[in-house]
Amino acid sequence: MPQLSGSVQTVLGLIEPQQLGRTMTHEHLTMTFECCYFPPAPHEESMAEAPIEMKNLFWLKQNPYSSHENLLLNQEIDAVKEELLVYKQAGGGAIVENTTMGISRNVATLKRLAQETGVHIIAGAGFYVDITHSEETRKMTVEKLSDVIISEVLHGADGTDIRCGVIGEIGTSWPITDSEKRVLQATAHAQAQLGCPVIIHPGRNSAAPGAVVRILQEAGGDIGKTVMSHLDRTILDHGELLEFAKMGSYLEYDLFGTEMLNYPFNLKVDMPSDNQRVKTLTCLVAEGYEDKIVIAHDIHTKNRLTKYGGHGYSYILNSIVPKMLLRGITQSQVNKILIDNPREWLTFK
Ligand SMILES: CCC(=O)NCCS(=O)(=O)O
Repeated sequence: MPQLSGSVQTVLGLIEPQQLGRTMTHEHLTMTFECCYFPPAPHEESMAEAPIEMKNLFWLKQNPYSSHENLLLNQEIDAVKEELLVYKQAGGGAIVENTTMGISRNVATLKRLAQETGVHIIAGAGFYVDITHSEETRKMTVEKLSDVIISEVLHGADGTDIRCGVIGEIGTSWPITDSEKRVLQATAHAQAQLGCPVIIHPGRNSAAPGAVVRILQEAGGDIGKTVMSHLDRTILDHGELLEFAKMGSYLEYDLFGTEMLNYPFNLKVDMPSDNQRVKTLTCLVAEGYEDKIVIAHDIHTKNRLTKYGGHGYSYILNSIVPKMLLRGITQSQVNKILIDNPREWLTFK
């Protein structure tokens, strides 16, 4: 059994926390997203099967989930490898790869990418949202679910000996389903036993993050070692955000690079621009939350890769960091967000 306490667990084994460097806390390098296919508007039906071409890149940016081809990031391993090399060149050190069961996690590919690029990759254990749960998963007790998660951390995932270094992204919908609630309880039990980091994908409702935290808390989870993802599209009201922040989780803005007119999964949401995201970070820093912020791009579709005219994995390092500095976030606060906070979160207790 590896001695996890005080270390970070990557797909290549345990490392010292200070080896991580700048870390994107929420990315995908290989996965499929067919579970969330969203049919195009009737007059654009043909786009669902259209190949990705120069002339439809803007349409894809607006409708990323309405093209079947766009949802197959797992077909782009060579392009992703090239991008990881660029990320390292730009000063990136590590990436948390949050793909969980249900969206084609492939830890063997993650191991190969880590070996070939030198980027530290931390893989995710556990289960994505309810619609991807198998019948077998739905029938599992909390204890059995917890055993599965613990085994992925201690022994390996996807039938390999490659170990996960974080639980999640654990998927939840809104309202949270019974199966998702059991997975959350199992996550908390596993975290209590392992002292490991957890990351949550909340449902698309401003009440969702708080509801998840309450379930984790009641089941013995460590909220101070838990990241709440996708706050960009989930809590848009400043007062509500500050109320949620008091609950003590890490606050993750992980959709940098996603700017769209209509957010198809919740038309009530106006997806913020990157400038608005930076503004929110500035407010959170001013409110004293610089030790709790983490950021990423959450690349999960092909059009986000530079190969397809997207921003790629280095956009935050190359463009968002200068903007943060321009808006008054200091270099030391940037270092907390990109280096210190991910390191604290990822280190096993
Ligand atoms: C698997 C990637 C993922 O879940 N990304 C979040 C997409 S969204 O819920 O913010 O639309």
